[in-house]
Amino acid sequence: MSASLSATLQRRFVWSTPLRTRFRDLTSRDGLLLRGDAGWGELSPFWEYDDAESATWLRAAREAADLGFPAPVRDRVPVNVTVPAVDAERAREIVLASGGCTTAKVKVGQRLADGSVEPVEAEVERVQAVREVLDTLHGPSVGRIRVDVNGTWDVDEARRRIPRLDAAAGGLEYVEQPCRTVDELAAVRRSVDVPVAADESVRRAEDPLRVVRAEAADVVVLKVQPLGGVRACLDLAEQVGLPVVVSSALESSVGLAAGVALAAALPELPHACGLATSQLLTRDVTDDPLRPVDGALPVRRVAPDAGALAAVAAPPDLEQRWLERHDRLAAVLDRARA
Ligand SMILES: O=C(O)CCC(=O)c1ccccc1C(=O)O
Ligand SMILES: [Mg+2]
Repeated sequence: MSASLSATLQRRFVWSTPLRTRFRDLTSRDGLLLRGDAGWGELSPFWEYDDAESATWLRAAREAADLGFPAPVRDRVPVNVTVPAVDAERAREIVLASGGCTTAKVKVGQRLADGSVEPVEAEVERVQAVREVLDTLHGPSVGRIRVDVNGTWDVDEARRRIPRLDAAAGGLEYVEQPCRTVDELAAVRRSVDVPVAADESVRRAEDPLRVVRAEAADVVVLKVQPLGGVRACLDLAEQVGLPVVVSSALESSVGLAAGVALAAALPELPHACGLATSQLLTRDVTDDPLRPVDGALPVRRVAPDAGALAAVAAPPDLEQRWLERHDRLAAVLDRARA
């Protein structure tokens, strides 16, 4: 290990790694790991998020590093395989290599390079391919399929596409964030048979409970970093009173472990969680990443290891940007406390 790597390892480390396949608009992922008395935490808000929004992510990192996590009530967390907006052949490979996941989350609503939305036929093909592989692996109708639209469709588009995808899936478990706004989600929910899950309408909302009051969702997706930590999410889950799915923000295994801790501490966990995303990274920050076995992740903390870190160390300019961003976010939290 180099002298500077061993020095940074004491408190902060910046990592960066390409993604295996493009995910939404991302081709690589990077973040800062923080070490405290209780272990390692991860700070990895997307770069387009401003400091006010990203400061909440630092709260989550500090909880993991300084406080640790509440006691678990289960020792494994069933997870979905995440299928990006890829062609049918690639979708098959991803589900085959998923580590026994019986639930798949398929990305749809992909915006193409020219700004148009991927045609429904391509989405149907991807979903059908996933159904075929799940049936082959686990038996007919055992596997579950959910789709995630990331808010791309308008209400009419959602009404047209959801029944087609529902048929292709042999029944969808739910459709995640079909449209952007809470009112649109409520309108879609009133007019389709498939349950609706809210993601961006919770994690990027001024008021995450509005979606509940508007009866706009059947399921709520919770992400630890954007919602400010495991304890904040447990409180929110209690107030929401709907089934909760814990999902990742495409973190390294250090960040994923916080999601696993939340999923492990929830009193009820009726659906598989979206935490099997280490697969999407070319390399993780540990040689023992959180990967599903028999469709579930083990409940444990994760520390980075030196060998893996050497391979994902960010270039100096990116490292500097993260250290400065961290210090600005720390100042935001300090001001909020003052
Ligand atoms: O839930 C999953 O299966 C993976 C996580 C995921 O889809 C995701 C990852 C990063 C940013 C946004 C999202 C999303 O759920 O929209
Ligand atoms: Mg989502």
